Amino acid sequence: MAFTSKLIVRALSTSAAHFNSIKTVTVIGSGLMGSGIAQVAAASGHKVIVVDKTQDIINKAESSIKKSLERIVKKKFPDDTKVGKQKYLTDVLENLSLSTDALAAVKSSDLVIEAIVENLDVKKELFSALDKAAPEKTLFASNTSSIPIKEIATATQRKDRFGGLHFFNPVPLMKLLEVIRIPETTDATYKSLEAFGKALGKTTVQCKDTPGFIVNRLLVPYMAEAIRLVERGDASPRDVDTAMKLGAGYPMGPFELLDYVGLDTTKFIIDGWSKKEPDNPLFQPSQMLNKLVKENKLGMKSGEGFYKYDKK
Ligand SMILES: C[C@H](O)CC(=O)SCCNC(=O)CCNC(=O)[C@H](O)C(C)(C)COP(=O)(O)OP(=O)(O)OC[C@H]1O[C@@H](n2cnc3c(N)ncnc32)[C@H](O)[C@@H]1OP(=O)(O)O
Ligand SMILES: NC(=O)c1ccc[n+]([C@@H]2O[C@H](COP(=O)([O-])OP(=O)(O)OC[C@H]3O[C@@H](n4cnc5c(N)ncnc54)[C@H](O)[C@@H]3O)[C@@H](O)[C@H]2O)c1
Repeated sequence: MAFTSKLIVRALSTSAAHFNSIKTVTVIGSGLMGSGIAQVAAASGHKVIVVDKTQDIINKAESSIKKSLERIVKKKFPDDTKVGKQKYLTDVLENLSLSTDALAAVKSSDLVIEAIVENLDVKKELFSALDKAAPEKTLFASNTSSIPIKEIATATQRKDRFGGLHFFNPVPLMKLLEVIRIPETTDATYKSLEAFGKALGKTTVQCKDTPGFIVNRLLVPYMAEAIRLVERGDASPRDVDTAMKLGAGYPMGPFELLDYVGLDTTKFIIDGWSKKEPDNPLFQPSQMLNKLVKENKLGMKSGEGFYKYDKK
């Protein structure tokens, strides 16, 4: 009897210790979000592999991570000599490696975070392959903005080790992380994902697997309503932005934010929701948004959206 309970206690504490010790992370997708997530995970001492489809894309991600780190060291070491800054940069970059081979990258990972295109079929195809390649212990998380986590998790045999980690753009600066659980997510998995978020320096909030979680459920209809206001000819994007910044104290106006988030990502979100709830007035597709995306005007990342940007 005593022997059995000792075994149980040992098993429980081993699993708790395991679930609280994420040290190696694979981030799949190295765009706006993936590169930011990889950066903050590496900066907080995790060994990170960031994966994308081609070497070219990965190289661009590396250079955007370096640029972001340069901005951070300026603030972190305002009076420091070059030595302190250099050490910080070297330490973070030593924790980061780049790959185009997702299946190899997940082999030694405690946690896989997916940050690829906002498309259910593409995400499921990826997770199905990763599920076969990753060790049993590996936790999976999606950074999806709008797709139900439970639908993505059906591609795997590890729903108990699956959750949502929804970061915000720009990841190095935004302090929030939404941690999402599905009914199958175990407490140990949830706690581990939450502990990982805190280790990254984020404030975590918990939300059920509902459309848009907390922030996007409020933010996306607000941005869509701003587009409708301009579509009706009631005001220009510039004036709406000025109004919301100076009249409501938002750091960016809705059109600046749309361009910052990416118009393709916003369109994927609205389309997905309007397909599920076609009668919901908050989720109506927008002609203006669809036209811009069709013209490949995706916002800051493509050089033009509602506004034009210098391509550096
Ligand atoms: C849709 C998705 O699912 C969910 C989402 O992500 S929704 C989007 C959520 N994000 C937002 O709402 C962002 C709203 N905007 C903001 O909070 C602010 O405009 C901002 C933090 C992005 C930028 O701040 P702002 O003061 O406007 O501009 P800026 O002067 O360029 O930057 C402030 C500082 O941050 C630094 N910074 C900006 N972006 C950075 C980055 N990516 N990496 C590192 N540092 C950065 C700048 O260097 C600057 O540093 P300094 O104070 O030493 O000069
Ligand atoms: N943009 C935002 O503000 C924001 C905020 C929070 C969450 N998200 C979510 O994060 C995810 C990524 O968004 P993003 O803005 O970083 O998009 P992005 O277009 O900037 O980057 C996506 C990256 O994924 C890569 N990719 C696509 N399919 C892949 C695959 N099968 N394997 C490996 N790489 C692949 C692409 O090459 C691209 O580099 C989406 O689910 C989005 O909804 C976006």
